[in-house]
Amino acid sequence: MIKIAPSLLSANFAYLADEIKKVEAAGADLLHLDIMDGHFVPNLTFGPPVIAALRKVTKLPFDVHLMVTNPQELIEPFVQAGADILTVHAETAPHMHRLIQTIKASGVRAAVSLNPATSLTTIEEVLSDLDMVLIMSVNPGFGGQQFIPESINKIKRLRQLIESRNLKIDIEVDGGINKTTARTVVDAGATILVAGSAVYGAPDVTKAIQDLRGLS
Ligand SMILES: O=C(CO)[C@@H](O)[C@H](O)COP(=O)(O)O
Ligand SMILES: [Co+2]
Repeated sequence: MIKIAPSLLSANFAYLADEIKKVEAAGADLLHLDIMDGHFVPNLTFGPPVIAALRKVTKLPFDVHLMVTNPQELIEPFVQAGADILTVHAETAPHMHRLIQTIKASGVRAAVSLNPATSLTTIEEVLSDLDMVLIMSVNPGFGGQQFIPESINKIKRLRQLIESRNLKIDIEVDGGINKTTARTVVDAGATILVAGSAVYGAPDVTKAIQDLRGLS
């Protein structure tokens, strides 16, 4: 079963608690939280105090996507704030093995994300330590961008690599996911779909989530 992770980046920030309850009631599986530092990506969002406050209003697992230059310094604060999955970017992690061990030792699931221009080879040596790989299908920093079609081939190659090693690792895809691109990435091997504008921009959020799952 494909999991859907609405991205709060496309929600109305004046009503965060309501916006989360809306997607929870509509059948979301995870809540995707985009953490941007204005340095690794040219945008700023929210930090651990906001996540800690939101933790109290929902039971949805928190899928925290760290788009920050120094992720190692933020692991503990985000774990304390209530993260369930912590994703760091390969481009920000010269000591990726140590970083993954730090995340897992803190009791949450560990994932690495790859920008569109970053090769799968950057994670080959640590693949068996990961719970999830996040393939960016846009350049990170903003919601509402167009899906980059070359991502499909990357997802296929990652799926083959995972199967060839007999691993159980989720492939999450993030950026430009809508009803149409959802089908192509699922066919390529994705198991978790992040969607911001396709969920929060839809008139009927329940239908939007079902559409992404391929149920309507
Ligand atoms: O990480 C990011 C953007 O950097 C994403 O999670 C976006 O929030 C996805 O938004 P849509 O492309 O689905 O509108
Ligand atoms: Co994201």
